[in-house]
Amino acid sequence: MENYKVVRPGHLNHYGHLFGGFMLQWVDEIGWIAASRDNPGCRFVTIGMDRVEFHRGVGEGAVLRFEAAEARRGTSSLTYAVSVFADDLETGTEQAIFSTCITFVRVDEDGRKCPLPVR
Ligand SMILES: CCCCCCCCCCCCCCCC(=O)SCCNC(=O)CCNC(=O)[C@H](O)C(C)(C)COP(=O)(O)OP(=O)(O)OC[C@H]1O[C@@H](n2cnc3c(N)ncnc32)[C@H](O)[C@@H]1OP(=O)(O)O
Repeated sequence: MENYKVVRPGHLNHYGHLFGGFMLQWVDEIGWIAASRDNPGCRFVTIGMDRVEFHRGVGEGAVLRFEAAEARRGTSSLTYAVSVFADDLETGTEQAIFSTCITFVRVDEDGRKCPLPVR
């Protein structure tokens, strides 16, 4: 699944770069949407995110493209690989800026883990 965000002034830290907390929120949301769309009727909660490293700052006005794809399917959990790219609208090129894997667990209405549907 693909999704886009524009980095707005309210997303910046006091150095003028994208605050990493927003990146993590977007990765969580987009991974969750991908998992929920791929598994209709399932209720997912986030259990963990893999290594988080910020190697490139992102400035105001950047257009971010998010790619989320299932990477692993367990008994009650599934993991999505999420990659983020910054588009340069002037040149039409993009640069990889962030990636991680995020795991969700299917839960029932009482919040207890339950098995994923068989595919
Ligand atoms: C929510 C709906 C909102 C709807 C409205 C719209 C909102 C639109 C915006 C959406 C935005 C995004 C939404 C995100 C969803 C939250 O943000 S949810 C909030 C944060 N998460 C939580 O509160 C979950 C709290 N955790 C728990 O309740 C319990 O840990 C759970 C999830 C029920 C799991 O129970 P448990 O007994 O701890 O289970 P356990 O056997 O240890 O592990 C279960 C599975 O997880 C795996 N696992 C355990 N630890 C890890 C780990 N560190 N890493 C990877 N896998 C792990 C295990 O291997 C196992 O996998 P399987 O072998 O079954 O496949």
